[in-house]
Amino acid sequence: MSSTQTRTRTVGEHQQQVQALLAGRLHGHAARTERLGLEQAAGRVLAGNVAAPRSLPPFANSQMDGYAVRASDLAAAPPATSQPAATPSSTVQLRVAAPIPAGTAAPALAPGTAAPIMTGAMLPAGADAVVPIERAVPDSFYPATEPEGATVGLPSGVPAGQFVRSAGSDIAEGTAALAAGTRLGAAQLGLLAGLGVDSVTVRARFPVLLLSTGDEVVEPGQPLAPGQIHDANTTLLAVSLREAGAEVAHSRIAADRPEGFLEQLRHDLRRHPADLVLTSGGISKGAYEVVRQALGAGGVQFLSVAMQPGGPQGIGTVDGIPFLAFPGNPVSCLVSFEMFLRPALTALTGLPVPRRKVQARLTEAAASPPGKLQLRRGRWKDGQVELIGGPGSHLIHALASSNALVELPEDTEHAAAGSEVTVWLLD
Ligand SMILES: Nc1nc2c(c(=O)[nH]1)N[C@H]1C(S)=C(S)[C@@H](COP(=O)(O)OP(=O)(O)OC[C@H]3O[C@@H](n4cnc5c(N)ncnc54)[C@H](O)[C@@H]3O)O[C@H]1N2
Ligand code: MOO
Repeated sequence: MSSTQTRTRTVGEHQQQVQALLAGRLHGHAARTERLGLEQAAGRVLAGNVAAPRSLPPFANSQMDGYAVRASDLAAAPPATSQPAATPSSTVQLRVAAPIPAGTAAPALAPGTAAPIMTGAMLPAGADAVVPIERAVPDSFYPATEPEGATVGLPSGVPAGQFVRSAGSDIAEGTAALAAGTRLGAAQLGLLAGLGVDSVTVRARFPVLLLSTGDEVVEPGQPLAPGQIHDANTTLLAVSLREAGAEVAHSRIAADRPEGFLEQLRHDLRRHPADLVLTSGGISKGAYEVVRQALGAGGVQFLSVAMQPGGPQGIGTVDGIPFLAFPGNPVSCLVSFEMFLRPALTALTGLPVPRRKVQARLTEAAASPPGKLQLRRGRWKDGQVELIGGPGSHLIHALASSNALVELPEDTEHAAAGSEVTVWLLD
């Protein structure tokens, strides 16, 4: 077969091909792990189950600023130490014990006494309930130099356990805190920190060799000669890959010369072993399609997917390593990542999280090429989506001004204003 022939595939077929290509390589990936500090582990996937090394809360403590009491002292008639005179029958007078600030271990609470206790402070032995300061008389704490024998009026009928956070009521020591495969966000990492854990074993990032191609493509920060442009794709794809639990083992801009392309690629792979090679550009019908010309006769197939942007695609292996070629236009790269790599990687590694898809109404009419799934860029708000920029796949500013991809299906050539479309939320 000539490498210039182009087969057409549906989006679904290509999605399956990409997932199958990566499956063999990334199944073993879950076994590779690394130990990281908690903040470094943000966004990563937990490698193994984590059991709670201690209970949370670790000790019974107060949920309120107030008085720690024995509920039984507030159950019945006022004890002998109270001052019966003008207090209502529902109030019990208790002698005030030494206050308990958070972070200290208090002595046991003597019967007939109430200890000022602060939120989070350890309940003294013997105490089993807390009365908030607002319900006490007086309703503010005595100064630290309280008079000997001071008393406080507290409501009777306080149930045992009131405003007490019992030991282990959040999680008990030895029980499952987080399961293997959990994506570690703020809450999960906060839990580990709260459990006293300071590092965690996560799945290793899988290495990717990333090549942008084109004689016109120049690194950002470098001056441009006439006809040259800055490389948007390396950054765009590196960021997408990082979110997917990958790391760019090496990236480089490759010239439009098929001679030596494969040799240089092999050299890169020897120095920077990778689980995936991802290229952008050089795969359509031009006279200088470096990737297609260099690899089309080997293990890489170049084809057309019924999608716009992102129609031209390459898929295969180089020396057994999965290889994907995305088209050069930046919007095509992003759409290709979202359509093919994101779902494949999510299925295989748990990262990145799938895009949320919602139904929304178009604020304007839109045309779409027949037989192709078109993904337009849009701004979604309150169930409506406004298209941003035209269908051109070079419109990276319009992409950056959008928060959604808008699906116009294969069988849609004209979508009327107000018609319902599927929208992928990018935020
Ligand atoms: N006769 C035809 N021409 C084209 C077809 C076609 O079917 N027949 N397909 C078009 C479509 S669709 C796309 S998409 C592009 C894909 O082309 P390539 O993958 O070969 O990419 P290049 O030609 O190398 O570049 C396309 C475009 O993107 C710019 N580019 C490339 N790399 C970068 C980068 N790293 N950062 C920013 N911009 C980049 C490049 O300068 C071109 O403007 O082909 C159409 N043509
Ligand atoms: O299909 Mo090309 O990938 O943008 O316009």
